[in-house]
Amino acid sequence: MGDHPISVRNLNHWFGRGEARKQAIFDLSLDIAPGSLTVMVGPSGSGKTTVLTLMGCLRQVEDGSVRLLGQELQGADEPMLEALRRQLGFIFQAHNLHESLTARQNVMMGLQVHGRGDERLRNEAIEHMLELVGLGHRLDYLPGNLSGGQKQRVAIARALISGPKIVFADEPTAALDKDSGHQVVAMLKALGRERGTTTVMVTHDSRILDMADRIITLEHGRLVRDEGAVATLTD
Ligand SMILES: Nc1ncnc2c1ncn2[C@@H]1O[C@H](COP(=O)(O)OP(=O)(O)OP(=O)(O)O)[C@@H](O)[C@H]1O
Repeated sequence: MGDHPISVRNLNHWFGRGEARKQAIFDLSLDIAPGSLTVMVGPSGSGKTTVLTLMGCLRQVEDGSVRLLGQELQGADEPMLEALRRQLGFIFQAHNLHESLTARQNVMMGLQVHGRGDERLRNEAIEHMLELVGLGHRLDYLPGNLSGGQKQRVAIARALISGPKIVFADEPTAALDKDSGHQVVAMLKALGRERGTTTVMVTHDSRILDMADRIITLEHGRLVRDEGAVATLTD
């Protein structure tokens, strides 16, 4: 059971100081199976984004344990967190594409951050990734000439181009219609299966739940439901 890409134990998190200090996450423990698509749901303010950012090294783990790819995040120093972040992909609701760069160039940004590879291989990899997300015919389009679903698929290609072991997605389908939302999640799932990537996704979008391997429900910072978990907690 030691090979879970994400293992959380007794995680607590607070925001604010003094009088304003408020607990947002209460004693959360869970293991995420490799290659799975886990969806986190729950009312607004229930702590979904907080958990995602804690697991994704975007927020400091202060109390409890988060082991990500075998590394403990609590007490980890910045170089260690940075090395871990390089193995992760992030997809957010606002796709954050550069409007002045083409689809191809935007995906390249996902590689340049990690600064690897020779140029020809890099271009081939980018084209292949854009083909995989169904945009092989839009390589040189600017975001302004792409639909919402197509832009989000460019963002997915950018998040996946570096071959991340884990993808964290926060409301990736919020701006999309039902079909595009379905397509985007199906694509994430298929790519996960193809590459063994583990995906954790926060969503309000009930239309995509049927594609999840596991659905975790948070309420008031607590895990209240866990459907489809394949692994049981150890220790
Ligand atoms: N930076 C912050 N400073 C203070 N409180 C925060 C901060 N971020 C989140 N919170 C609080 O923590 C709790 C959980 O917020 P979080 O954003 O994780 O919920 P969520 O389930 O993702 O909500 P939503 O679905 O609306 O995005 C809320 O009470 C929120 O007000």
